[in-house]
Amino acid sequence: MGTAPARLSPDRPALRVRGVHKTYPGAAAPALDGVDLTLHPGETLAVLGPSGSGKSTLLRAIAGLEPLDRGTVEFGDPDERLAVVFQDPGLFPWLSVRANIALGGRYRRNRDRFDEAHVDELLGILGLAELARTPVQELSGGQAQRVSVGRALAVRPDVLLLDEPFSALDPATRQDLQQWLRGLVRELSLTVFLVTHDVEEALVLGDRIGFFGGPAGFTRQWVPARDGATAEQILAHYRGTDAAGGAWEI
Ligand SMILES: Nc1ncnc2c1ncn2[C@@H]1O[C@H](COP(=O)(O)OP(=O)(O)OP(=O)(O)O)[C@@H](O)[C@H]1O
Repeated sequence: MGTAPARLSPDRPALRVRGVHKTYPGAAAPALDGVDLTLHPGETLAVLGPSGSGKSTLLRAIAGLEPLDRGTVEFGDPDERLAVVFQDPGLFPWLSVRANIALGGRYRRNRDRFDEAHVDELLGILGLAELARTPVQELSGGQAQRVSVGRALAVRPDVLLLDEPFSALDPATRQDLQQWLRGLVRELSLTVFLVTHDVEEALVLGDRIGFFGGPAGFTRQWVPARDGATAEQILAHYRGTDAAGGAWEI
């Protein structure tokens, strides 16, 4: 379909993070202390890990929202576009669904990728066509989060960064949106970095699952399609009872 960018070379990583260090002003210890990561075009990396281990800091570092002390974040293509979705949809309540999605394309450097027909196409993909004129303050949490994803997609991103996008939703809505996102990511060939606290969500969405153990980075990786992975194995890693831990190149 027309919205799929799929412009990234499959031979080059979509994203490469090397030796990233970040200490917040006044903090006694670094939040990130030499983190490495490679993300390939079209894959979804689901990032799990304990609260406070630095997952959101890493996501913001990748998004360019966090100044780094050292290290590099490189993209596979100079034109590569990023879009970010946070837990809070952060919509303009008085604007309609359509206007909120259209904002994503209008006020960025990526005007060249934006057009009105694309917004209409997205409304269809997102299952929001019937709500296009509804002010977003009248939406449910799940509908609002779909609009937030739509606003991100309006810039035709190559890489989508998702920070606990569904954690504020009820379990049934969350499960529906996970399935919906899974289809969407495949349809649009998106490369995805997903931070989540939900092990099932990581298993549903992740081509790879990385466990972010703390400032030094990842301590374990699972590739469910290749090796299989269960919630129990992952929980064992949370509990520190998994023998396979250690510094893990991912
Ligand atoms: N803006 C900030 N200023 C100072 N310290 C911060 C800031 N944001 C995060 N931190 C600290 O950096 C560390 C990593 O936080 P971060 O939010 O990245 O972790 P996280 O793994 O995403 O946590 P959670 O799963 O609870 O969202 C924590 O010790 C946190 O207190």
